[in-house]
Amino acid sequence: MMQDISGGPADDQRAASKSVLLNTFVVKKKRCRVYFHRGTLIWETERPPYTRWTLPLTNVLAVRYGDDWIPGVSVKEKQPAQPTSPTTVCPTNFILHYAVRGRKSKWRHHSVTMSHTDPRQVASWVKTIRNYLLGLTYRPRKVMLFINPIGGKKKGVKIWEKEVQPLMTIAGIETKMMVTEHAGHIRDALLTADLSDLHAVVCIGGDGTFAEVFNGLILRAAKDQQIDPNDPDVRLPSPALPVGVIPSGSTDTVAYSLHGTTDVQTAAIHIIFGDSIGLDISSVHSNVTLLRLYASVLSYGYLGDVISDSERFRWMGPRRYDWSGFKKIIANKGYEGEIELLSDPCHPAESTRCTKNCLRCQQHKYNSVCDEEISRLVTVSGKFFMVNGANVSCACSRSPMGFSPHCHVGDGCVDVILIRHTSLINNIRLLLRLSSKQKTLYELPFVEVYRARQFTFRALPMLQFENGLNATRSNSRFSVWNCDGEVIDSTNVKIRVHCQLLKVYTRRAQESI
Ligand SMILES: Nc1ncnc2c1ncn2[C@@H]1O[C@H](COP(=O)(O)OP(=O)(O)OP(=O)(O)O)[C@@H](O)[C@H]1O
Repeated sequence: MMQDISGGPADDQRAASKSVLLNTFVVKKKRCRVYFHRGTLIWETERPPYTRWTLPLTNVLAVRYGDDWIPGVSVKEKQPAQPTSPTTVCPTNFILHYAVRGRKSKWRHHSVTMSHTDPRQVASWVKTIRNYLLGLTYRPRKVMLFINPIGGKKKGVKIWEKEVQPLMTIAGIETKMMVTEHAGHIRDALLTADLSDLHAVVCIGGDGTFAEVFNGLILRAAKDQQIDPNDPDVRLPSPALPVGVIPSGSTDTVAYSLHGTTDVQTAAIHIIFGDSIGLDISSVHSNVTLLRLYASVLSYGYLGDVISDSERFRWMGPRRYDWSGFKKIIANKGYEGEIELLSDPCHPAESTRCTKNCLRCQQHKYNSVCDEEISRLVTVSGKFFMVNGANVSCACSRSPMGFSPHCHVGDGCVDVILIRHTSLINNIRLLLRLSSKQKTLYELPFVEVYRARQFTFRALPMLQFENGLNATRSNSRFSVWNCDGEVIDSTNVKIRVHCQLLKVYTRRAQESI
């Protein structure tokens, strides 16, 4: 039984969403009744043992004709890629490519072949399913893809060839690919590239590569709209194109915080699905200069020292962080500074966790209350082991809870985590806590946590004692900022959160990571 209304592509898509199909196909050598109704495909065995599968079409990556053909029967079918040149095909099966969410938030590609003796039936089903998928207009069909060949374990190009390209081909996504040749390549390319016929920008790399993409896109949008990004109080424009991130870096915090895993196939499937969310982006200004935009974390003190030291050991791969981390924890003497922040009424420790369909993020998207009205000004000063502004939880495989597991990706706030300078033992306690799967930093007595809409940091000269008596101030002991894994030398900065400035592809993790 089938309802089929012919017309233009839009009519076809409308008809596909209303279609009801019912037929009997052979699936894995068993006769199955197959239904398609309201965007869901169901197939069940006709005879015992009865088994039933339900597949929402939003989980389908593509439908293709299989390689079983019979001669003499011809079915005229419009191929979507070449609508003007109909080809004659007589296939007797079709392959449905779909994705299933498994353990630990990982999605996997599967396929099922459905066979029927009548090619006209096969063609009708393929046409209806294809039209339904074409109706999911938020799915990207043409993307610009950047690969960082030196990030993480230098496997970016291999990841593209072995894991990402095959899935993109199955899904029929056209890609303009570019392998980066130097730092800053992506950002510079996006400032001038023709983006008019693209649906998305995708990168294969770590947090630094992702940061280049959104820094480039946001600066490009500002340039196009003649907005001065150096103005610290400016409302930055949202880029038109969503971004997909496929992890191949050393920490991959953003991918982990968005998808709940750094699994490459999962990230590619999220892009094909096309579901997106609004991600907060924070700007870092020094006086009237925009230094950088960040999505993960901005960190002064210990992590600043680690990132500036570890660049010299990039040849070690991700292990460079262990080496520099060890050296810098031993050497740490703390850094003096003053933080002034606009504190949100919601305290991170009492907040809900940010998962799929997060209420707090949805509410803040349409929030028109100005920051000053609901926030209060708080000033904290002292000597710190680290000062952090976390834009996302900053979870990664080494730190499953991250700096702030309750941080929200789209609530217009950063979680400010201040870690006081205490003892080496406490610093080690903190690092152990960061690698815990259950415990958070919130409970540690030398950690203070705030949720802020903006904050400033001013480094204070360190007190130095001469002859054990006279105290003088010295500028020699300043740290640097670690901004999404890149060094910022200016110590005095102003950070502002731009609520849901960037659209990123993800369905999010369904439950707390
Ligand atoms: N071809 C290239 N040569 C040198 N540097 C590059 C090249 N392409 C990109 N970069 C720079 O490499 C830096 C590191 O990249 P990325 O952050 O992706 O990897 P990572 O540091 O190993 O991972 P993570 O940030 O997740 O820890 C980025 O700052 C980027 O600007």
